[in-house]
Amino acid sequence: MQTFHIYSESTELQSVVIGTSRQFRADQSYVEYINKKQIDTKPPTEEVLHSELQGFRDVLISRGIEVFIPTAIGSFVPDQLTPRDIGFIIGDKLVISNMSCSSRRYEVFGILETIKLFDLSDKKVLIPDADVWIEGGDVIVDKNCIYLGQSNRTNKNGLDFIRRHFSRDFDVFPITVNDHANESRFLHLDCVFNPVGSSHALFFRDGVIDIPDRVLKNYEIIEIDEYEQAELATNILTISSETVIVRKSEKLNRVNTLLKAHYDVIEIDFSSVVATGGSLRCASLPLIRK
Ligand SMILES: NC(=[NH2+])NCCC[C@H](N)C(=O)O
Repeated sequence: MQTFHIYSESTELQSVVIGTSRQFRADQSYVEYINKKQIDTKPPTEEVLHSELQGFRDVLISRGIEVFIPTAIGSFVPDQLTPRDIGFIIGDKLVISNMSCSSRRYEVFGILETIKLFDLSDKKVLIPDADVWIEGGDVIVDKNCIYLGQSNRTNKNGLDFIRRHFSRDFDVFPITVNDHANESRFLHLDCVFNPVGSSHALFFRDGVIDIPDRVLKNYEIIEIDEYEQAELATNILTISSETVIVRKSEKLNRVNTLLKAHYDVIEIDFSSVVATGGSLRCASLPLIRK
């Protein structure tokens, strides 16, 4: 039986859940508008989402990574594209998220069959109390640290929870996401900051209120601008210390070219998923990294 294992954002990815487009907005009456991108953009079709997610899956499989797809739960869950948020692994523990948006609250049912394939003994699954909000997009585990976004989706109780359970093994750093206009423009920490490969991090400085010294010490920063942030430029997926998967888009040419100077960069089409507010990191929930 396999054990969850996540201590890094960049060591070799071995097992991952990715999003599914099945039943995407199948019943309009359940659609909830929960982020700015989604409000401003015409919703993509299930077909084009499916083809992008297939492309993502094919790349992962071609690299020898085990890929799980959530089961479609029912039309009352309108969007299962971004499993990153519904739970997350720290060390050998799975934390099941309390989702702040009601339309996402039952999304985790789609991965229960996958979870049951793993060793859950000795309290490896943590279920926070109802007033504890943490979504996986706000959780970054890397280089003995946990960076925890404080956002509309992850609250102070979430920070206390992470400190209580994990500060013995990790240094925990809160990073406040700058949502001054309260318009859910920067949904999660990973929409403004994300480590890339072994030694860099993509970072939109105006997206946070404060930045821990440890971030500046641990990473060579690649700054991104407001326009690139809106294209979710930070939201890439590192699959090994040398290899990253990014979105192919003219709008991201500058960033992708910078990344190519340091890493093996795999570019895939993902613009439709981005139109719903998430990109490659959001669309993936790593279960095991070497
Ligand atoms: N980790 C992330 N940044 N996730 C993005 C989630 C997008 C999703 N549609 C939502 O608004 O909840």
